[in-house]
Amino acid sequence: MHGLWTYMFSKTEFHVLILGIDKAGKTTFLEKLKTIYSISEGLPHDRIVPTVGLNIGRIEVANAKIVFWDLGGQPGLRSIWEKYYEEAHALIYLIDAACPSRFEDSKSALGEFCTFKLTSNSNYEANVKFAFPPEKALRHEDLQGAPLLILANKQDLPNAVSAEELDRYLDLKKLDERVYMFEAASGYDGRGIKESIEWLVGVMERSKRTEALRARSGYVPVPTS
Ligand SMILES: Nc1nc2c(ncn2[C@@H]2O[C@H](COP(=O)(O)OP(=O)(O)OP(=O)(O)O)[C@@H](O)[C@H]2O)c(=O)[nH]1
Ligand SMILES: [Mg+2]
Repeated sequence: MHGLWTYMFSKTEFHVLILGIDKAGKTTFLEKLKTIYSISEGLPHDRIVPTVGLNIGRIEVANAKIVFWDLGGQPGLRSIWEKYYEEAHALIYLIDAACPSRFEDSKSALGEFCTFKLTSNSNYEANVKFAFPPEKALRHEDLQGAPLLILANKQDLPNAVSAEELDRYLDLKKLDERVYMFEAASGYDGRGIKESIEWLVGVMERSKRTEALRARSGYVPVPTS
């Protein structure tokens, strides 16, 4: 009886990794999420500093609890990202849409999702990087099947490019096995955030990766009949 009660009324917990290069706006976005979805206000923009460790944010939406992990995007900190891949149900990748001079860096950091773990031999790693363009790189085993939400962030700035333009630039069309979406957003005025979270919850609930993570954690659904 207790098992049935827990199954019917407990909310599923999802872990969502927020990545992107430094200054993409990840922490500002996380604080805005808190303001929108929880009773406590997130930090104001002027109190947010570059991230060195890990920021955690928790929200509840409909039948889901989401724990967000926001990591630092400075080049020297990106090697930490991989430690969080295995446990993540989905990824949000933020790009500063108003800063085209850093699109290339954003694109290659997205591609590097794959390359860290393939080998510890640096020569071989260089070959692998060459052989796997970013769209293949995202298929790295630790992130297999993880839904990907790419945000064209900072849309409140007049020179920000649209989500469609960013989509064309990154050219991830070949990622047909992975569920992904581009969305225009702003961590300042909050546009695109509700649509993004709604989409994420839907895809995470249906994803095979969620099933696999549940099975690994020993979660056994209680039969209802
Ligand atoms: N106009 C505008 N500025 C933003 C937005 N989001 C963040 N910023 C600004 O961009 C700068 C970087 O924001 P952060 O949230 O610290 O960026 P981050 O991606 O967490 O950076 P790291 O922690 O270094 O990886 C700050 O000056 C923010 O105020 C946004 O949506 N619009
Ligand atoms: Mg940060």
